[in-house]
Amino acid sequence: MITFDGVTKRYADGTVAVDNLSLEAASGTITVFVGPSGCGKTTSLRMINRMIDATQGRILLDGQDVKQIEPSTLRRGIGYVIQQAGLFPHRRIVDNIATVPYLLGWDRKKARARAMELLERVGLDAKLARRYPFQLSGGQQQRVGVARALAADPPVLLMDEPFSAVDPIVRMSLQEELLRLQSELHKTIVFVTHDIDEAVKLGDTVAVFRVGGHLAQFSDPATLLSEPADDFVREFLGRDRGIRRLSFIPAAGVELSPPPPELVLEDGKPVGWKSDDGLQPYGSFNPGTDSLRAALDASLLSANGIAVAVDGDGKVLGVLAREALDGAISGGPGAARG
Ligand SMILES: Nc1ncnc2c1ncn2[C@@H]1O[C@H](COP(=O)(O)OP(=O)(O)OP(=O)(O)O)[C@@H](O)[C@H]1O
Repeated sequence: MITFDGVTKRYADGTVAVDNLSLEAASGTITVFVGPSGCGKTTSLRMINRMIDATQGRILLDGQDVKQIEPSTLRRGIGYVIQQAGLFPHRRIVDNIATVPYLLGWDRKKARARAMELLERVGLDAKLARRYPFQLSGGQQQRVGVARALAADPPVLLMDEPFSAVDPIVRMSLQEELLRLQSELHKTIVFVTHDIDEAVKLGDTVAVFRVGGHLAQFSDPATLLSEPADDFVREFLGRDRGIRRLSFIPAAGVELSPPPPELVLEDGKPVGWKSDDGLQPYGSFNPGTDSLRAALDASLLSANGIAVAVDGDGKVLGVLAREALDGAISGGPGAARG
């Protein structure tokens, strides 16, 4: 657990970058710091590994004040990933990943074996190991940056806008990859971004900062979207937060009706809605795994507005009438369990 206890950072020129920050980043979870440019996210992150020292207050790592820990010892237990990966240009990928193990005095063979294992873990081909950073795409370099931060298996990972220099498609796959890695590794991750969509996608908990280094809200993404603390947070979240909130409510438990005869099936799988003009399109969702947002999307894609529920094999389970969907969304009759 990382605890900020009344932490303030005042730079030499008098700028207050972080103002009396108190929060707890729980172990084994992703805590996201999000907010507009200049609101103190990076300063807060760097105070954890003492690249910057706090002016006032304390930061505790599992109960121990980081100021009591020698910076090099502290950083050995903290992986650090930055924008554009920050790889060493003249070192091969395998040696970039093995940087910290080399520093820790591991023998070269063991360090390289660890690097190769991590290369695979972050979804990269082993043959990239011999290349230099300039021979990799931006997304690949970013994965190497994550592998390098994980090399000595630190319990804590600090990530400062790690995915902001890549295009939106690559960014999405890096986000998925991080969530997959985290489900295996359970690190304590603090992740800085200015992108609220990235924050609600990745964060178990989200800290929204406002300029001046003030914490505007600290909550889980669903609460953030449904109950923004004030106008600043509401505006920062953007317009479609009502729909985005539905992503966090499982569709499990919505009230399904039996499939009507107009739904044409083949081998138990839906193919379309019968009509005088031939088959009409349908939208489907899986109540076992999908959210209410997927159910709403399925309803909007169906010619008649009725979403079709299917199981993992694509076989029909029933249909979700508009009234039942409305009820689930508003939390009324037929509300999904969440
Ligand atoms: N070394 C410094 N000396 C003086 N002021 C600084 C210094 N570093 C940062 N600041 C100021 O502190 C404030 C917070 O900066 P910080 O980099 O922590 O913000 P940020 O939220 O990470 O911003 P961005 O999203 O643009 O990276 C800003 O006003 C910035 O100009």
